[in-house]
This record gives sequence, C-alpha cells and structure tokens, in this order.
Amino acid sequence: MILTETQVAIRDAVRAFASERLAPGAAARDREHRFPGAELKELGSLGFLGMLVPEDHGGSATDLVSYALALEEIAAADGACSTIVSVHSSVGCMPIVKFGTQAQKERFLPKLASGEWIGGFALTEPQAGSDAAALRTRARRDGDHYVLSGAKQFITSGKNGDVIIVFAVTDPDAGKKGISAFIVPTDTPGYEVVRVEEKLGQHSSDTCQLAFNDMRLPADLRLGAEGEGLKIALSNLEGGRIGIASQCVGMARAAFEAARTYAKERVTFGKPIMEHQAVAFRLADMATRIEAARQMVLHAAALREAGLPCLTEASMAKLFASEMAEQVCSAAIQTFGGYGYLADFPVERIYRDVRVCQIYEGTSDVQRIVISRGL
Ligand SMILES: CC(C)(COP(=O)(O)OP(=O)(O)OC[C@H]1O[C@@H](n2cnc3c(N)ncnc32)[C@H](O)[C@@H]1OP(=O)(O)O)[C@@H](O)C(=O)NCCC(=O)NCCSC(=O)CCS(=O)O
Repeated sequence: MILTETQVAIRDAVRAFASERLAPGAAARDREHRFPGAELKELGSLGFLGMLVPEDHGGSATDLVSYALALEEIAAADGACSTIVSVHSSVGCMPIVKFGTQAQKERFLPKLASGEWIGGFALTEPQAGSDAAALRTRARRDGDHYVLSGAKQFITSGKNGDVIIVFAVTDPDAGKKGISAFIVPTDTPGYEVVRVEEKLGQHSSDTCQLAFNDMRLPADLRLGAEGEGLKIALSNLEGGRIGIASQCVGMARAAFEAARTYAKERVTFGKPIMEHQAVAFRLADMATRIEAARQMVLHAAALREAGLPCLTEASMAKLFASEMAEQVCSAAIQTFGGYGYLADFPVERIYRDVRVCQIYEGTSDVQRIVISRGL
C-alpha cells in the first residue's frame, strides 16, 4: 500500500517519540514490572491516545491506517506499552465512540483521548474465553441502577486503568441477546482487583482477574441497548484485532532489526555472519514475512476506514501476523546464538512479549473460526 504524506508524517512522529522516549526504558520497565504511566501521559499529550476519537470529543480523529502505523512504532519500542495503547484505543474508547450517548461521550471521551484516563475491556471470564457468549457475570436492574456480580479474567489495565467496558448478562433467558455492555469507572465501590497475574512477558502491562461484588452502577452507564452487548463486543474486537496485528508487525520488526545489526557486527569464520548465506537467507525470509503481514494489516485497516466489510481480513491479519511474529522473533534469537537467550539483548524480551498475541483478543483458532465462516 502506498501511504499518504499525512500517514508518513504521523508514522515518523510516533517513531521519533517511541525511539527516544519508549525504547530506552522498555527493558527496565519489564524487569521491574513497572506500568509506563509517565510515558502514557506523554503519548496522550501528543494526541496518540485519542487517535480514533472524534475531534469534537478531544481526539485527533486520524484514519485507521495511520493508527495501525502508530501502533507498529510503539510496539517496535515497547510491546507491553503497545498493548495498553491498543486495548485503550480500540476496545476501550471505540465502544463509547460508536455506541455511547452524547452524555457518555462528553463525560468519558475527552479524558480518555488525552490520556488522563486509561481504558480497558472486560469480556473474558474464568470459564468464558473463546466462547464469548457463555458469560456468567450478571447485571440485575434495581431501580435506576444495575447491580453487577461476577468475575472477569485476563483484563489489561484492570488495575492501572480508569474506565473498563464490562459485559454482563441482563437477561439469562435470552442467550446471545441477553448480554449488555456497561461503562465502569474502576473507582466504583464493589470493583475489586483480585489478582494481577504473573506472566511470561509484557510485564509492565497489568493483566488482572477482577471481581464485581454487588457493584452498583447507575443505569445511565449502560452502553447501548439492553441485549446489544455481544454485538458491541464482537464488532469492536474486529477493530481491536487489526491493532494486535500491528503490534505483531512492530515487535517482529524490532527483533529483526536487532538481529540484522548483530549479523553485520558479529564475526565468525573470518567474516560477519551476515555474509554467511544461511544467516542472510534467514534475515531475508524474516523481512519478507514482516512486510507481508504489514500489508495485510494496512489493507484490513484501509477497508475498515472506508466502511467496507473487513471481518475476514482483520482476522486473517491477526492470525498471520501473530504467528509470523513468534517465528520471526525465534529466528532473531537464533541469529544471536547463545546471546539471544540472554536478557542482555532485546530479542529475549520481545520473544516473551509477542507470544500472547496468538491468544488475546481472540486466539488463532478463533480467527480460523471467523475466517472459515466467511469462506
Ligand atoms: C467464536 C466467536 C466468533 C463465536 O461468536 P458467536 O457465534 O457466539 O456470535 P455470533 O452469533 O456470530 O454473533 C453474535 C451477534 O454479534 C454480531 N456480530 C458478530 N460479529 C460482529 C462484527 N464483527 N460486527 C458487528 N456485529 C457482529 C452478530 O451479527 C450477532 O448479532 P445478531 O444476532 O445478528 O443481531 C466469538 O465468540 C468470538 O469472537 N470469540 C472470541 C472472543 C474474544 O476475542 N475474546 C477476547 C476478549 S478480550 C478481553 O476480554 C480482555 C483481554 S484484553 O484486555 O483485550
């Protein structure tokens, strides 16, 4: 895809910020499990946390291709930070942009777009992951409130976030039409972070188990109509998957660039390893697969931006990019040899960070379900 001048300018601006302000501290944040709060504030002040939010609600209303390019740059600098930004921007903000009332938009979007608040998305439950309709969290109407009870699992920014889009059953007899969406400020009494999970990678992004203990939520925080929740969830996950695929391209690119630099410096058998055909061919394959994934991502983003159907293309992009990224990161480690396995070089962290992209916001097999339904 040929980028416009504006898209190139946005990509380059994010690249400059990410390489100067995000990349240098990424390894330390990972080691210390430290949330990138200050870095997110900076991203917000530059308009990069409201890229999908309309200008009249404080966003920068950039197109989806620019957004995908921006996420690639953030991910190339810090995979964990890109997850927080991706979840915040797509499944955190977009449900409010698309389904919110005027009052909800005015209350939440300006602060989300500026980065004063970080958004999240809570669909998954301990026993309802891929089968999104199997939720057990209940929202019972009580006068001008709903009372939410239940548990959520694997929620990005569940601890450090401020506003989470929560899905719960309002009518247990209505099946998929009995699920509704809610905007939940995380300081609502009854909102509990049960556990911040220990995990393989992405250590500076918190992934939480949540509980709602008879959490009373004003009825005006219901998002969309009663029963519209599953549609709100799945339609936004479609956009979210383009974001995850962009992250994969960014992380794979960072691993590739590190391996390429190393291959030009490291000498064996009297010459840089880049001059050994086995290494050069490996790098050629890595570069080719990254570019293929990038074009799939940008194509899906362009379709969605144009308002055209892109369910299949978004799932294909996520499936291909996430599997490509693990393979490319593994090949990067191989290029470094033993040093690639050490925490001294970035490829070890990137390899750990990228693995989850085949799981969150729809596993590879869920993407195959979606793709095969459209065949
Ligand atoms: C595996 C699934 C695809 C199966 O889906 P279902 O068969 O249960 O649902 P459907 O009957 O297909 O759809 C229900 C309803 O929604 C409408 N819909 C579906 N997709 C879209 C769309 N892309 N755009 C608009 N509308 C859509 C559909 O038309 C139906 O409405 P009607 O009945 O026609 O009115 C699905 O279960 C699935 O995708 N599973 C994976 C879930 C997933 O990705 N979970 C991860 C969530 S992330 C999270 O919770 C936290 C982690 S993080 O912090 O990101």
